[in-house]
Amino acid sequence: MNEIQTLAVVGAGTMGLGIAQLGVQHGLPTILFDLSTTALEKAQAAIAAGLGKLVEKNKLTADAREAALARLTLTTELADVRADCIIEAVVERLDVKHKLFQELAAINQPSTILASNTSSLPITQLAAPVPVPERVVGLHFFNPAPLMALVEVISGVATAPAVADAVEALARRLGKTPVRAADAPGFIVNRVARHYYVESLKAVEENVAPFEVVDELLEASGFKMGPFRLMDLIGVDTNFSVTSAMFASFHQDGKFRPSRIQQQKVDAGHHGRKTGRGFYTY
Ligand SMILES: NC(=O)c1ccc[n+]([C@@H]2O[C@H](COP(=O)([O-])OP(=O)(O)OC[C@H]3O[C@@H](n4cnc5c(N)ncnc54)[C@H](O)[C@@H]3O)[C@@H](O)[C@H]2O)c1
Repeated sequence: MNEIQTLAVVGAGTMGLGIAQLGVQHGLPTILFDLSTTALEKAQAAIAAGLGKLVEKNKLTADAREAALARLTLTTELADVRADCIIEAVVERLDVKHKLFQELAAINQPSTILASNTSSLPITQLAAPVPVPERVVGLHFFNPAPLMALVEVISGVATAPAVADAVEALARRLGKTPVRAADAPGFIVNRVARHYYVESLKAVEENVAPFEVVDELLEASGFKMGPFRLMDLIGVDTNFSVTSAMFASFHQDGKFRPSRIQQQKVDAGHHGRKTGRGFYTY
């Protein structure tokens, strides 16, 4: 399989904008698509600021920043989304991702790789209804994407080995450390880390301690971010969707039961930093 020369990212939210920044920063012409023009405007500003920080830290020249920004194309037209590799970072819903991959398959070459940044949805299920399911693969970045080194590469039952190899090579080109993970619910990191959130929410629900205290104690014990501060960074809605998907995948195993407190935050629109309010106010 040929090296990936062009990239498209679908979904310009928390993760999509960071992945698009990585693409342009590392020399790939990158199309960034979202349904919302507001999301695209915010993403463009965030990418410009992210690259600006690298210039301040002498990790990028001002000219390289300009060249990177020139490689970015923003669009709300799905018909524009054609590339060697398309990474989707839209809401964590199987129906939405299925529809999107089917639409993208219809306007791209059969060789176009369709990669998903899903945190929890099985790649095998995601690929099943997509024409040429061999080209569907998991490529799971961590938040914030420009900074976190790890990327999980997940093959579903249908994924062609050459496709997994190609996205692993892409991850390296983007400066990341790819790790192969089996197609099991939550892959590696989210399966282990889920309890950091679920157990902390349970402690708060049972009045063991207020959420701020849980954060303070876990940060004092060595974690970089307490679970509630981290959920606000991730997106309370996204974190809730991932827990719900894992609860379903593990056949309602109580270990993964979503929390009522978190459900209420989602219902109230308190989705964390991106909406200005989550567990904390920003
Ligand atoms: N937030 C995290 O920390 C994190 C980390 C790793 C992986 N993920 C995964 O990345 C994906 C995106 O999560 P996020 O937190 O960036 O979400 P987000 O809510 O911040 O952004 C999603 C974006 O997708 C857009 N969108 C929704 N449906 C769309 C569609 N059909 N076509 C095009 N755009 C659409 C929305 O307008 C929004 O801008 C999810 O699968 C999530 O599980 C999230």
